Amino acid sequence: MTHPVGFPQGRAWQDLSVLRWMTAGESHGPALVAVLEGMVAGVEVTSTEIATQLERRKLGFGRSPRMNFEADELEIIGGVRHGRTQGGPIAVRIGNTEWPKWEQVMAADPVDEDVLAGLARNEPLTRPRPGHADIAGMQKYGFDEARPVLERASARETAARVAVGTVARQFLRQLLGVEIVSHVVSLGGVDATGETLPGPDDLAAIDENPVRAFGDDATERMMAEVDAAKKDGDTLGGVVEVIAYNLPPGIGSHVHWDRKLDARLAGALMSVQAVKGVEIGEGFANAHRRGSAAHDEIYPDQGVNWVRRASNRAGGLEGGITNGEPLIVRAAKKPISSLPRALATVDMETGEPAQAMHQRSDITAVPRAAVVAETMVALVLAEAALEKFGGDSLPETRRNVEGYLASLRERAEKRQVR
Ligand SMILES: Cc1cc2nc3c(=O)[nH]c(=O)nc-3n(C[C@H](O)[C@H](O)[C@H](O)COP(=O)(O)O)c2cc1C
Ligand SMILES: C=C(O[C@@H]1CC(C(=O)O)=C[C@@H](OP(=O)(O)O)[C@H]1O)C(=O)O
Repeated sequence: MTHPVGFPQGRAWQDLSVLRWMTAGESHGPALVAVLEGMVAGVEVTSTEIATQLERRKLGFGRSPRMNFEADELEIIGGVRHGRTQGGPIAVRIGNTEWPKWEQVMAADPVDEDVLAGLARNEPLTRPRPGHADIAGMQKYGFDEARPVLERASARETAARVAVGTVARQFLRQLLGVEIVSHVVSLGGVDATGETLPGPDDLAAIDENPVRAFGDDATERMMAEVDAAKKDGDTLGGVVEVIAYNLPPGIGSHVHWDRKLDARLAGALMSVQAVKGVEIGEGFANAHRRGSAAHDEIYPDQGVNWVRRASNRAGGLEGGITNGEPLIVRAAKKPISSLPRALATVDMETGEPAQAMHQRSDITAVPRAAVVAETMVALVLAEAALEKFGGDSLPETRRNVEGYLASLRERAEKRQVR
């Protein structure tokens, strides 16, 4: 469709982006790819850092057997030279070491029975799993089986997100000293008991904890729950929390719905496979409280913001803008929908009642999803920081940050003199 010149076309959310990113690739395909466009020049990032984050994404008790034998073969194919971003699109490829085993399956025509007869793993996938994208995708795209749907719906895709998210993370760290931490706060109905918020120095210990919980109190019980679910042929969901430290006040905006940082974080976290709820700060608990017990009272202080809070129930966001407190967001992940003890479904080939397909799956992917959630927070914050501070190179963006922080200081000092 053509429009006359100057025709006011609708602006999609992405049209506002100063930072754009996309992924492509299938779960059992040869590779995933991702492109990150709009990142400033001069951010230090190495393939070792990206590989480290990719390894973290595989952590956690209850993970799929696939995590043990499949390796992510990382290759940076554009945008980074001598360990620094160049200002151009950053492209990564994550090769799948299992590809040779899947090549025939992925190439086979699912309606060619002669071909299928020779392929152990490739009976047509016509028994959709309740909770996965299978049936909705088959209906929407006109497929007779779920293979093309599950290949793209699969959270294998999050490896590509984590790769480009590492660049966003490095940018935030090098620009503002931002550190992003995550932990599992609930798994299979077992809640973590710790009252203290984990800090950046706790991340290594969290990664070493089998379920990525902070503090050990609930770890054993969470693991026991995973074992019990495994024994029962069942799966588990849970809640993860992401905390971003050292954000200055003023990132995001109150002025329009698609500039609000809380809305953007919620959308980004919701895009993670199987995430069905997002909470900013104490969002749900606050709904049950009186205002006097829900908000964070403000006191004078000497810090960057010249104010401090007695509490952080808002999770560091007011009016869709960072307020200088740590940013705290939670994501609720439903249990894995590929159950060994398969649920009732309909065989889409015969129309008869059937049991949903199952070959293998994670029992729970909550610890892994926490690392993906960190990534989504990093990408959203990197974009919002770039919107606020602008610039084409890290030194230029840094100067803009310094100018802004100096203006905050000056305004506060004037008030003190008055
Ligand atoms: C890290 C991670 C691992 C996952 N592993 C599995 C899995 O092994 N089996 C499965 O059925 N779903 C798994 N999922 C969830 C599905 O990808 C997801 O439920 C599906 O794509 C449908 O999307 P929806 O749940 O967002 O509606 C995983 C999700 C994440 C974030
Ligand atoms: C491969 C990954 O996650 C996969 C995500 C996934 C799904 O349905 O989302 C299903 C499983 O794959 P498969 O069906 O081949 O056993 C997970 O292992 C990964 O995270 O790297």
